[in-house]
Amino acid sequence: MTSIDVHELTKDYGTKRAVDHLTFSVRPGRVTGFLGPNGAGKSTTMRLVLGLDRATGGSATIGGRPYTSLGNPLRRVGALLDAQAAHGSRTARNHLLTLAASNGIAAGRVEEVLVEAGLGSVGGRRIKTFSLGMRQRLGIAAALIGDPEVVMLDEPSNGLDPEGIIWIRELVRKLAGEGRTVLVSSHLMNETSSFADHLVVLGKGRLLVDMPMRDFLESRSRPGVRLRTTEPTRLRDALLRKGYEPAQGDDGCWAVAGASAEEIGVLAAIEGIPLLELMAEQATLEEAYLDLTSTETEFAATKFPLADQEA
Ligand SMILES: Nc1ncnc2c1ncn2[C@@H]1O[C@H](COP(=O)(O)OP(=O)(O)OP(=O)(O)O)[C@@H](O)[C@H]1O
Repeated sequence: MTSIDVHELTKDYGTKRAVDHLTFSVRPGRVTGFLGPNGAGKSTTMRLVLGLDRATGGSATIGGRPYTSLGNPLRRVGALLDAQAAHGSRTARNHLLTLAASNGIAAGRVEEVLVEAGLGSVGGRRIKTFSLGMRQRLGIAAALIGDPEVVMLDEPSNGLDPEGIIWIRELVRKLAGEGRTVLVSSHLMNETSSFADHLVVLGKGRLLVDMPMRDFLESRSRPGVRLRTTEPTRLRDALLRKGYEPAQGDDGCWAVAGASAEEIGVLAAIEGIPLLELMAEQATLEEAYLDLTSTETEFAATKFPLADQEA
């Protein structure tokens, strides 16, 4: 199957280095989430992979070959980069028919992808009448028209309603399940954690993370558990005797830092204390990501001093 391979990829815009000696691979059969703060270089990397921009150094290949040397590229690689790019005075159907005709794709495929993208009933409407979310769906239909092995989507959830966001999640999971190579950039952490198996994270053009999602979350989580019990006083005393420092939250749950669920479960059983809930704490993708990128953000809001501190 087909991988995307980026090797020592570098791109300068004048004196600005947008992508800096980047090396990673996107493998088939899984969804790779592509994350990074604004300006980190995600879109530039995708453009370089698609041959839309010339690299200053290094290489980007698809199945071992540069995109520009692929025959029938739309049948190999489907990409959504800028959903606004479609011509507004065309109908959605005509837009897709033109793409199909110029890439040797059967016209019948147009209706299939219109339906798959949820645009079956609006194929005859002009694109300029489409909402942002409908344009996103059309961009995704265009990406899928050639039934490609490799799918690259830049911020596909942009402008989509909750139903559309669920659709994207199920779509990218399905594409990966079929063995395709799927790279999806997003700023929505909950979203990314719901569909990505693997993460590539950039900061200021450099590679920060290239690892399975689960490993990334574990590497950024501090061990601890949350629990509820019918006998908080007895459990608290038992935990204090073992050297833990349980803390009660507003919701009636107790947090025990530094403990595993196994340790606390066994301790409660030995003491004969009923547990109503026991959960290992794990960082969310958002927490883990913000922790990682706190020093890698080019554009962050500065905190203004409070009025009384200024005086
Ligand atoms: N055509 C261009 N000319 C000059 N600078 C550019 C150009 N395209 C991108 N850049 C710069 O390169 C850097 C990387 O931009 P890029 O759009 O790839 O980041 P990104 O990670 O996709 O950001 P975002 O999440 O905001 O979309 C930024 O500093 C950007 O200003």
